[in-house]
Amino acid sequence: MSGPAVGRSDVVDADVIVVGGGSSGSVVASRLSENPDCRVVVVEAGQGVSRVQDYPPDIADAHVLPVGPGSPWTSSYPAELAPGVEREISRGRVLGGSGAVNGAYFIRARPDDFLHWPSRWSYENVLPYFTASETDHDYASDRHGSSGPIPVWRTAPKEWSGVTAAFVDASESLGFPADPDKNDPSPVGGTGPVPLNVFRGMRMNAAATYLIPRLSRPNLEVLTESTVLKILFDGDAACGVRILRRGVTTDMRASRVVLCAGAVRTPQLLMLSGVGPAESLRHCGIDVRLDHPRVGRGFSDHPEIGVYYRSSVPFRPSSPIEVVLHVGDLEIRPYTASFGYMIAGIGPVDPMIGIGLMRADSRGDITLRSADPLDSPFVRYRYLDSAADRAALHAGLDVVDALLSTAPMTAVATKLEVAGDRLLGRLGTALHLSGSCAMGGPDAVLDDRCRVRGVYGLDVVDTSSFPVVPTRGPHATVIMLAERAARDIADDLG
Ligand SMILES: Cc1cc2nc3c(=O)[nH]c(=O)nc-3n(C[C@H](O)[C@H](O)[C@H](O)COP(=O)(O)OP(=O)(O)OC[C@H]3O[C@@H](n4cnc5c(N)ncnc54)[C@H](O)[C@@H]3O)c2cc1C
Repeated sequence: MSGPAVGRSDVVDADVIVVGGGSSGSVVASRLSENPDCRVVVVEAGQGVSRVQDYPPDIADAHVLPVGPGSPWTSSYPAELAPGVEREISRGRVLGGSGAVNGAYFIRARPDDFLHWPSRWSYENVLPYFTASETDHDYASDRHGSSGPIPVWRTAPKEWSGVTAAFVDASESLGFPADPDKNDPSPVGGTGPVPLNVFRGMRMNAAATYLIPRLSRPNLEVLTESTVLKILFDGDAACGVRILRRGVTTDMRASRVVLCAGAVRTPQLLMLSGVGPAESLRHCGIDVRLDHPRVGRGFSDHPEIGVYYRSSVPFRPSSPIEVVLHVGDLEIRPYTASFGYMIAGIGPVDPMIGIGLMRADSRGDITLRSADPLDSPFVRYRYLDSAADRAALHAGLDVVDALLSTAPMTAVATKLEVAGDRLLGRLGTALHLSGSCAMGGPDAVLDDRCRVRGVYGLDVVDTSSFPVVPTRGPHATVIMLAERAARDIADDLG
């Protein structure tokens, strides 16, 4: 990829500026620019392409995760998962965002997830936006999409990797039910194939499906390799953004600014622009425009514990996850290959079964380390603080031990013991960070239409906006959110 590849002209002003051309930004820009009278500019920090076929192989190939050290398609942030457990966490920094580098698991949130959302986001109300986003090639019903931009497939049993087939047999032998349609709203649980946004081995990210095919619209502009430094205000209304492009700082004007920079950068941008917890902004020398104590505070994610094993079954290119088992609040993930096989540059690593806690008590914070917009904020998760979370993950370890002790699994895998604490030594994160500028609740940052309370013309439409992380991976749900929020913004614009 070369860049700035996608912009047709130099910097222009707009009706709407969309900050970030990732999963949600691609949907918002595509939907808003359906109105030819609405000039939409997307500002994306990463590189881009103007034709889907120009994505380089590591972005296109759904069998690899292009997030290794030195990846040109990601940003990484310093994070503390738990006291003493420090990690760098990655997010996509490319047209398509994190959805361009992710595991391509595309499961909707469950109906009871929406009990934590404002009432206008009930499951019945959001179902039409889920279906509008997808074309499901396995299921046809009024609950599955048949003409949406994102193709959804499940890996057929005859194509399963060796570990997937053994895992399915193992879970059946332990009495877990089959769960063939993970997007069925009835509360089943059990083992079943994962809906994947993959077409012929290609990861179909939101830029590839929603945005790039619309680039010929004269009212749609995409500026790549252009970083938004702050939001500009006229009184209490957002009126544009300051961007850094080709080494030059420029101000762009618009009557509406929609933040889709992801759950780490969106709260950072608000704070850099003076909207956030007053005391911590002053600590960084930032003038306070609006004291919003919840900006960056109280996010949620899915802690993940890895159980490693040795296997003589050879890896072959496959989606990172083909099936999962849901047991209560746990998601058991038999990854089809070791991360060392899927991620370039991290060296040999044993394969693992992941245990995701999909409804955790832990809540984290994102805080500025300085007023420099190019400096990464700090992400503190507070995983394992809660006794209930620790107990749930221990129960998950027992489930995986039982699975690994079955005949189908012992035939392909030998469990490796980890010295020290059973949880801390294996702790990771699913990278599903959500709710860092949430809607819902009286002190929420956003109203129930994703508008930042206390100012005008400023929206947050990305996983930051979720009241809490859903009990499934967030990708399908953030596409749904963007579908609906784009309609709300279009209605506001009149
Ligand atoms: C490695 C990995 C694997 C994952 N696997 C899965 C999975 O299999 N299934 C699942 O459901 N979820 C998965 N997720 C999570 C899911 O992909 C994300 O939650 C989702 O894509 C987030 O969408 P978003 O629109 O909120 O942000 P993003 O898609 O991250 O988009 C944000 C965009 O904003 C741009 N940006 C940021 N700051 C600026 C700025 N200042 N100026 C201009 N542009 C900016 C970024 O470059 C990026 O393109 C994974 C995430 C990662 C990182």
